[in-house]
Amino acid sequence: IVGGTNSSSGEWPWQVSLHAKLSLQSHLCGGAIISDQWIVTAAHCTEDLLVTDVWRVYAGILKQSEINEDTPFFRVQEIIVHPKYEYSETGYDIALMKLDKPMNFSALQQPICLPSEDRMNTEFTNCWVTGWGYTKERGEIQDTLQKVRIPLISNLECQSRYQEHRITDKMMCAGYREGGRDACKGDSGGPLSCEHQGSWYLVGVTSWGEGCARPGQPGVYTNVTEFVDWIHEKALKK
Ligand SMILES: Cc1c(O)cccc1C(=O)Nc1cccc2ccc(C(=N)N)cc12
Repeated sequence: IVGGTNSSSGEWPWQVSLHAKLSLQSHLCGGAIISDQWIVTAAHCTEDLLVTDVWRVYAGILKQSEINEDTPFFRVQEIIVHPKYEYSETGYDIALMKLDKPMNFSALQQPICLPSEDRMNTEFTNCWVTGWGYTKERGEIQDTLQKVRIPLISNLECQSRYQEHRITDKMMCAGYREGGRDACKGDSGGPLSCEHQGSWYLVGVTSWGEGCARPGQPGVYTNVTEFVDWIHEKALKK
């Protein structure tokens, strides 16, 4: 997260840190808890790592330094990548991870609501992006979970900022014209969370952008509203 501030414990209890343990272990991506056994993340986080047993899901943490060999984590039983995903910039950048066992909810770990299909994103005016990602383009993974408030922008404006891309209805954008505040590498897969009438909704999944926090280059997110049916079909109705 570029231009953000430290979160406090329990502020984003649906945020998880996805680690892959190969020879070394490290934070690779964010994710969001949507039920006691399912995480939503970005498809680009899982490519090259579709073998489930390298993944470790850490919930209820604020700092990466809380993680050591004694810190409890969830294993991943199943990864479902959207069948139309090819790469972030062409969309469908969404994946589901099924935990090996249901988690107990607490003040520090609990699900975020999925948006209802009829709500238009433009209604959301209190949206935040969170993650342990880079704070600048040539950055590094942060210790404390960062947060930054970012306004949603119309797909029309977003398309005008990305003339060499096709910004589809299954994507959504958020950013400041002057730049300076944005998601970045390492935040991928994490939530764009919007508060509406006292509840929080998973409106976007951090997907891509040209650099990070550059003027006139907004962040591009998977438009979760367009995938609520798919999520229910694959995860929640079983
Ligand atoms: C290619 C690259 C790096 O190597 C390092 C940092 C950023 C980038 C980059 O261009 N964009 C990105 C690469 C990977 C994930 C990203 C997630 C969000 C954003 C965003 N601006 N909302 C940009 C990303």
